[in-house]
Amino acid sequence: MAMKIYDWPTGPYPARIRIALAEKAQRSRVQFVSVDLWKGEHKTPEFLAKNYSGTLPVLELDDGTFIAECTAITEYLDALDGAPTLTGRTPREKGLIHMMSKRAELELLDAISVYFHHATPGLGPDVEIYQNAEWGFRQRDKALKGMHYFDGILKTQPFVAGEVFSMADITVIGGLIFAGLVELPVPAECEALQAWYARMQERPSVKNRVTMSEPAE
Ligand SMILES: N[C@@H](CCC(=O)N[C@@H](CS(=O)(=O)O)C(=O)NCC(=O)O)C(=O)O
Repeated sequence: MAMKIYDWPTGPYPARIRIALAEKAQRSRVQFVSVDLWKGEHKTPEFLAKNYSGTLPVLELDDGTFIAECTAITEYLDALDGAPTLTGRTPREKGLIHMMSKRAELELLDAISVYFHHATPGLGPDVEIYQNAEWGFRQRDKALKGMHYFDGILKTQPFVAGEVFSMADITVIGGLIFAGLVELPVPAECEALQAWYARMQERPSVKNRVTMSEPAE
């Protein structure tokens, strides 16, 4: 039996796992189950029993174990074949990749998510039961600063955590996918970030992330 991924095809956080799965050539090992965020299906008691936090994606293992949180899911998938390629091979690599991925969440992806949920209609009034637009706009400004930070990093190295592609790149990609969805453009002066993102979008794992869960012909 395959593992299950509860997700939403166009979601930015789900994109992180779709990209990781493709990078690890594990697409055939999972069955995708769509959970409709726009209808609040991720907030039903049935789904909350899978993930207390009521967010997507969630990985369900063959033995019924649920793993939520993109970083945790990526670490699990990367370790499955005993040859980690996304989360670091040495203690130093693991530390740097985890730091830069977490920084991408704090300074970019999570900040844009807060802007989406608090300072835009988000998933709609039935799902967004509490909104604080001031906080949302403050997080949008934080995300723009984060874009400049990552632009500076990518002026000095080819990937977010150093010399090779890693989970940290995937997290920044998630942030820029979300930025696109909320029409928050990467500032024109962030040329290194824009050039890196153009390179990332050429990766098949990134290019095919939405269609990878469509039924095979
Ligand atoms: N920290 C979580 C965050 C996941 C998350 O926020 N997922 C979004 C899905 S998407 O916005 O990327 O499509 C969600 O479930 N949002 C629903 C909600 O916040 O109500 C993770 O890393 O997995």
